[in-house]
Amino acid sequence: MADSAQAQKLVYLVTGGCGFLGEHVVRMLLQREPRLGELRVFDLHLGPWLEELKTGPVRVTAIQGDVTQAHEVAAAVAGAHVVIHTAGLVDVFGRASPKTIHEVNVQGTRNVIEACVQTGTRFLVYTSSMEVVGPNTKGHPFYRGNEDTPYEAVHRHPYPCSKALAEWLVLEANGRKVCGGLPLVTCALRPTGIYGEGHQIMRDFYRQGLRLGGRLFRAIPASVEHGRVYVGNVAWMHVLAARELERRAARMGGQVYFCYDGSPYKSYEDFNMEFLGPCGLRLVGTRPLVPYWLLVFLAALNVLLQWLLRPLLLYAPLLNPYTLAMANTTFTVSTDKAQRHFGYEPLFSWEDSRTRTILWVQATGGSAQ
Ligand SMILES: NC(=O)C1=CN([C@@H]2O[C@H](COP(=O)(O)OP(=O)(O)OC[C@H]3O[C@@H](n4cnc5c(N)ncnc54)[C@H](O)[C@@H]3O)[C@@H](O)[C@H]2O)C=CC1
Ligand SMILES: C[C@H](CCCC(C)(C)O)[C@H]1CC[C@H]2[C@@H]3[C@H](O)CC4=CC(=O)CC[C@]4(C)[C@H]3CC[C@]12C
Repeated sequence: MADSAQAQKLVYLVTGGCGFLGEHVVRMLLQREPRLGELRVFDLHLGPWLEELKTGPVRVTAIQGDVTQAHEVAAAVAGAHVVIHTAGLVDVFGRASPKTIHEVNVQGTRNVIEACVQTGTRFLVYTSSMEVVGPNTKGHPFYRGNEDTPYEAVHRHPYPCSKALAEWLVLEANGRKVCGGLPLVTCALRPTGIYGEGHQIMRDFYRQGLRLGGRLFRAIPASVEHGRVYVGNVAWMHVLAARELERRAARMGGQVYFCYDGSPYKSYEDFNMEFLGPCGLRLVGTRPLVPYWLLVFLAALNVLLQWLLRPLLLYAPLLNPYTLAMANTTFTVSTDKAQRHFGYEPLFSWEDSRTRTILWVQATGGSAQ
């Protein structure tokens, strides 16, 4: 990526490129990265939609692979200029074991870093998560915080623990000499709860509402605020960060950035109703309909049931002590660090993000897609 090569075409690798966020990153790169020459999409499960991308002007290479397998990662990374590492096991419901979460999120990230070092790839953008900060186990609110806001980040759950460790590995790797002697430049992006086209949990809530006769029942006080971010803007921030990492290496290298946009701060349930309301659902109750102690009891009961039923079936409901604590703790971000460091501005307004999400819920919410 030297000056002389203004017109040089670049090879990008997106790990987890067939996931919810990954697909948006892949499509965004194809639309908005003029220097893209080849796009490698690496995922455990390749999506059939990749086929339609192969007919365009950019070479799209689909690679079925596992980030926990170092040799598969090294083969995919070899010759890439930039890696966007979004692959991860997102599980806060107890579907996967803590060991598997650690292997994918931590060892997988270690493999990506080592592959960059071995093969001479210099630019790495990592999809971290707000969860590396909080909410913490004590339920302390994080109110309009930024990357420098002091907060007691204490985790016990395997998912945030794994994301925090992986993020640390990525940031620590900044400056390491890669094959050829030049330094690796890394940064980590921390999305808050992502929403938009492809968001499975949103669809689950929609289907649950349909089953309940068009109603959802408020469980969390409206005063508990969450900061959410539209998937298109998260993808755009990845593309921009990847593009600017070389030019602004001294500023961006080793840095973390929250992913933010103009989405309003609301409770998790009220925010979902921004989309589910126009799709015909109603949130019943201005206050939680069940007392908090009962939710705590049900969450604990779900843990017990999950454990008892494990030999027979996978019981992994949305409600458990961790998700309850998440939903019930204010976590909002207010920052302009990405704007200052690499000129990020959201690509999609709140109105656009909302409309796109509503159209998606309407189109696919009731179907098996
Ligand atoms: N969904 C959210 O609200 C947030 C997600 N994130 C992070 O964003 C990233 C993407 O998350 P989502 O798109 O929501 O999840 P997702 O589950 O839709 O996508 C993850 C992708 O990684 C792939 N993957 C999983 N294990 C793999 C392995 N061993 N080898 C290769 N590929 C593997 C999956 O097949 C999937 O396509 C993750 O790193 C997650 O931690 C961060 C903040 C919020
Ligand atoms: C599923 C939770 C809401 C259920 C509430 C109940 C049980 C009362 O109906 C979700 C509340 C907050 C969500 C998490 C949050 O948005 C941050 C996240 C960041 C990530 O990196 C991954 C996803 C998630 C953990 C997200 C998961 C669902 C919630 C726990």
